[in-house]
Amino acid sequence: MTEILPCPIPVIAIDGPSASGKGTVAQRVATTLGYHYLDSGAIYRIAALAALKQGIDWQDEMALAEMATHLDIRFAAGEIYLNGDIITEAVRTEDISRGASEVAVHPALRAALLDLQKSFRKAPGLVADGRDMATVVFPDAGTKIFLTASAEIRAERRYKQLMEKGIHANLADILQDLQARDARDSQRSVAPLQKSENARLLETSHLSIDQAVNAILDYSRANTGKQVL
Ligand SMILES: Nc1ncnc2c1ncn2[C@@H]1O[C@H](COP(=O)(O)OP(=O)(O)O)[C@@H](O)[C@H]1O
Ligand SMILES: Nc1ccn([C@H]2C[C@H](O)[C@@H](COP(=O)(O)OP(=O)(O)O)O2)c(=O)n1
Repeated sequence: MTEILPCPIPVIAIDGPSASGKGTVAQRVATTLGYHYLDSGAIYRIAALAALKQGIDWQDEMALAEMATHLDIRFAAGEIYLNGDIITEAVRTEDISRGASEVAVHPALRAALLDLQKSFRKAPGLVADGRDMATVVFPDAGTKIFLTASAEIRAERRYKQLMEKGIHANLADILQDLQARDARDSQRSVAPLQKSENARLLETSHLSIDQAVNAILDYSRANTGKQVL
């Protein structure tokens, strides 16, 4: 008799470097499809902030991994809560961006955060963005996208984003920080930022947000029901 296996909950995995548009595009794709959304970068940002609050060094791998096993995190109505406090803005500072990238190099911390990330996979589906969504967290995702743009364009996008929020910024500093983070995220030994072999490359330097969203929706529709292993 042929065994009928349950159909896995679909996942659209979107990886890419900083300010490539992952969060913006992933949230729009999720809203269009009525899927859940995982901002995995926020989890590394929360870990960096929680460590700072608890006086744990960003280099102390074992203390970070221990801390991660009892993080009280909640995402609700667009806000992020840590131990009941709203930290949505606090995790977006440049300091915490660097901290997230620094704590993210530690294999024990990454392992401790794995189940939490996987728990976001709920019906009817999930759109997840980060650095290792397609390679490590959801390797069976049916749609895998590697979203990118040139470093100069990404720095300009981040600059505009900060200016819109009324945050003063310097374009040259942003470009430098972004390149340092790209290098650290790509060169670490575990789950480095890299295009999964079977991911679709989407270069957005000359695409609008709508064009990027539509390209992903089209590609995902063409992939429905398939698992890219
Ligand atoms: N294709 C695009 N064209 C122009 N601006 C974009 C595009 N994609 C994203 N943006 C803008 O770039 C900024 C950074 O995007 P964000 O989603 O925060 O990137 P990431 O999550 O990769 O860091 C946002 O202000 C967003 O509106
Ligand atoms: N899946 C992930 C997501 C983020 N990280 C790390 C590496 C990144 O520099 C930081 C912050 O990620 P985040 O996606 O929030 O950063 P950007 O919005 O792209 O600038 O966390 C990771 O190692 N793995």
